[in-house]
Amino acid sequence: MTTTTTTTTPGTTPADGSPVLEASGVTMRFGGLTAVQNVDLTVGSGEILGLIGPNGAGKTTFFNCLTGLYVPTEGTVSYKGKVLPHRSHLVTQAGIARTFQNIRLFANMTVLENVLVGRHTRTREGLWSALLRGPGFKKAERESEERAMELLEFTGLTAKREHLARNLPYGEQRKLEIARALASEPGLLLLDEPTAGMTASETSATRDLVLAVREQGTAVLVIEHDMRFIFNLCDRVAVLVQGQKLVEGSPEQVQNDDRVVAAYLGTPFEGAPGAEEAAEVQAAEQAATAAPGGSDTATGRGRNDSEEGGKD
Ligand SMILES: Nc1ncnc2c1ncn2[C@@H]1O[C@H](COP(=O)(O)OP(=O)(O)OP(=O)(O)O)[C@@H](O)[C@H]1O
Repeated sequence: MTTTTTTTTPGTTPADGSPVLEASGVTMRFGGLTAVQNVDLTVGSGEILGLIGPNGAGKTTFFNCLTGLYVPTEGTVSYKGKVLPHRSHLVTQAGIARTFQNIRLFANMTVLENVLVGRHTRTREGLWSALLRGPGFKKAERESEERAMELLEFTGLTAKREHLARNLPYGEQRKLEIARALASEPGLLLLDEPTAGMTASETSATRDLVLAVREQGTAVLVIEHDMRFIFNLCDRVAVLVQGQKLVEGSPEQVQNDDRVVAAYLGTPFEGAPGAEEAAEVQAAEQAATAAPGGSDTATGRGRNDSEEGGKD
């Protein structure tokens, strides 16, 4: 593993377990579709929380509500006790950084430049100072570069500092995304599928990197489909199914919960989101089958089939 530790701290939160992020009653509707429904979620300082769920469960939509990309239809999101505005740059400024499901680097900029871009929310120098390149600007520029170099060392990318981002191997591009997110000095890092498409050794290096990020004082909320990665990394895991939080607990509790297994296999279970509607449909189908001339759902034949059969 290439991760090395530095003397500086990305986050400023003491790891005392106090809430860093508090999402309360978050709901997101797109027209008639409720993608996220009444979700409460808390991430404590020093914590790594996993967010899992089948495809289309609402995980990324929920992330977008947390980071100000979407304005939730209902609910609030607070960071360290303050309700966040619905503007992504203000959310970053407040202390939440994220990576995306699809890598979003500046492909034609160098590795170092990409990290420097991530520093802009922490640089106070204004436009005139930058244009005139006054002493304040030069000092800020020097500090930013020092910090960026520390982050490259932290993520094992120092030797690649002058390489163009697009020329990095896939695993290193993912690392660079994390370095860039850390450049804004977040207290909470949101990772959306950080190991998607990675080899086993890249996944293992990512796990070490996330643990090192936590070690340095930044809490982490991570979406991932790789269950082994999630259960080996996280302190707690929350499961979203059809936009609702189904279960939350330790990796052991979640792994042993029959409802989670059923949700992944698509098996309906008592109390599952949508289970009531599914049960109503099933009852109606059974009633129709039992009625004289009713449809035969087992064979997939409906009323029209039997009527046609009657004509023969
Ligand atoms: N901008 C949008 N407009 C309309 N519907 C959307 C929008 N974004 C997401 N959805 C819908 O919301 C639901 C949840 O999608 P979302 O991408 O959040 O799920 P997910 O759990 O992240 O899925 P995956 O694991 O496949 O990435 C899906 O039915 C999706 O089609």
